Amino acid sequence: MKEENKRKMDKFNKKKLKLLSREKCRDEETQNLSSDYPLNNMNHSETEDPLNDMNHCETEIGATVVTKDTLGFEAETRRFFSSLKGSVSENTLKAIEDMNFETMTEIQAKSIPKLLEGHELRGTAKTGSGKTLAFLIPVIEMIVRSNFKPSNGINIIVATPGRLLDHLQNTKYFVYKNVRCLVMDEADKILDVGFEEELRQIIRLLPKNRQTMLFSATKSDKMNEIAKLAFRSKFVEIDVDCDKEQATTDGLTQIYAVCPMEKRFLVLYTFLKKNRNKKMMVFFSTCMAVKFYNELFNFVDIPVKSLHGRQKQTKRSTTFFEFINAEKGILLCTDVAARGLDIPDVDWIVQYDPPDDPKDYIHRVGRTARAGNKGNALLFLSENEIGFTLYLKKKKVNVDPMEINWSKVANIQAQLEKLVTTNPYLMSSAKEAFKAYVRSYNSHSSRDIFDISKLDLNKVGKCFGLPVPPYVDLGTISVKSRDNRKRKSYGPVNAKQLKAKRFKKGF
Ligand SMILES: Nc1ncnc2c1ncn2[C@@H]1O[C@H](COP(=O)(O)OP(=O)(O)OP(=O)(O)O)[C@@H](O)[C@H]1O
Repeated sequence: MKEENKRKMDKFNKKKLKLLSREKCRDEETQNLSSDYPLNNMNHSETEDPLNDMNHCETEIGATVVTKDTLGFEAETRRFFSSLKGSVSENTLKAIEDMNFETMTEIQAKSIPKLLEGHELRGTAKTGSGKTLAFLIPVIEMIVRSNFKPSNGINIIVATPGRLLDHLQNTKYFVYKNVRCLVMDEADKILDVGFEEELRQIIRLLPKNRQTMLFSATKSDKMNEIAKLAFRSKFVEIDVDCDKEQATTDGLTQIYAVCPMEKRFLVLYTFLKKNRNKKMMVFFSTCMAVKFYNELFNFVDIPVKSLHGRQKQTKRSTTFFEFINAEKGILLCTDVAARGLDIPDVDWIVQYDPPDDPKDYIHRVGRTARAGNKGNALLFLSENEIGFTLYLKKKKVNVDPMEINWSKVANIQAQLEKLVTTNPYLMSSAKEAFKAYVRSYNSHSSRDIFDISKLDLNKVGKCFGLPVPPYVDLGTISVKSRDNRKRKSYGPVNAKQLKAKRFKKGF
């Protein structure tokens, strides 16, 4: 047991050292992929030390801009948690010490002192940069300072906007007149998925003399509106990444592979087989695809786990904690796992289905290379979809092309089709997954790139082992899905025009 603890501690200290020195070298293994690897020619780029620059960007909405001077301390001297001595309780410092954290990350160093002083604050920092502690330490301190006792009732509530509003409006004895602090984490996502009205009502209902904190890794325009509503007249704006060249973390190596639609599964199969000793997350666009590929891979003896929104919460939690504790393994998932999950030591993020937009891409790849560690991300694109890399570039995400070594790709299409067509259970699952994929494609945000009229359904069917793809009625479904999801149009064709066009075409 002692040995195990020592090993864990050594591993942790090594990580911490990396975090402190921000070493820039890339993992040899990922740079020089072995010759029998199905993907090769990986490039990488170096970026500057994110901790050197203590200046901040101009804010668009009248916030106080924090600079090195207004923070009132030198970066190097105030970055140690021990510098919080006197302003946070001994117990909190002890808990931080117990976690073996010595140095604050940049967002922590810039946010915690301001929040402890009672300022309202909007903080933006990359995925895995320690935003949780940036707001949690001040929140805990607020509770400590108010001499809160367990007998006083509940002190922290973690909730989605819908559930919180429901309680605020309908739950008897849900006393909220003493609420002192409102934290909105993943604020942009809350707005993206259509919780704007709920958020407005929550903000209106809660006492005005509260402290508000808004945190996220990516921003959206709507956040400015919510900020105006949520904050008192002045708030502190901290955006530690606004002047960085890359929106993703330094330790991340990102590649994309252009792959014909009908060959995507074969490449994925080969990739997972070669990397079965790594810890990987593979993202799909639909729950049904995760379900099908989970059944398929486990059937062909490539053990995988699955996580998606149609599972019961208990199943999701069990899988999540199993994957957290695993040293290696493959997790197939939807975007339910794209944000906020802190899973240690993930080596690869594979995006088999491209994300809905660059922001989702950033959050997905943010599940690796966290807290100063390194990681890799692979994005699958078909030839029609290469334009997505330009959208990524616009959002400061640079992905390098990767050539597929076709001689290494397992040619198992015939076996796949035989397996699916002779197994009724897999067949039914494949059909559902196929239909869900096509519907999801039809409702993609970046529809000028992910254009369903260019999708060859026979080729899509191949990825699901279906020699003959089933019929998919997109007419009514596309309307429904458009109502349910936020739609954006990046290109020259706007959503309304496209909708009209699709209806004429009978989709
Ligand atoms: N000061 C620190 N030193 C070392 N590790 C830290 C420090 N602060 C946080 N961490 C660790 O870094 C990891 C990422 O932190 P956290 O989950 O808060 O990131 P985040 O910015 O909220 O990411 P995301 O935007 O993806 O949700 C966690 O494992 C956390 O324990």
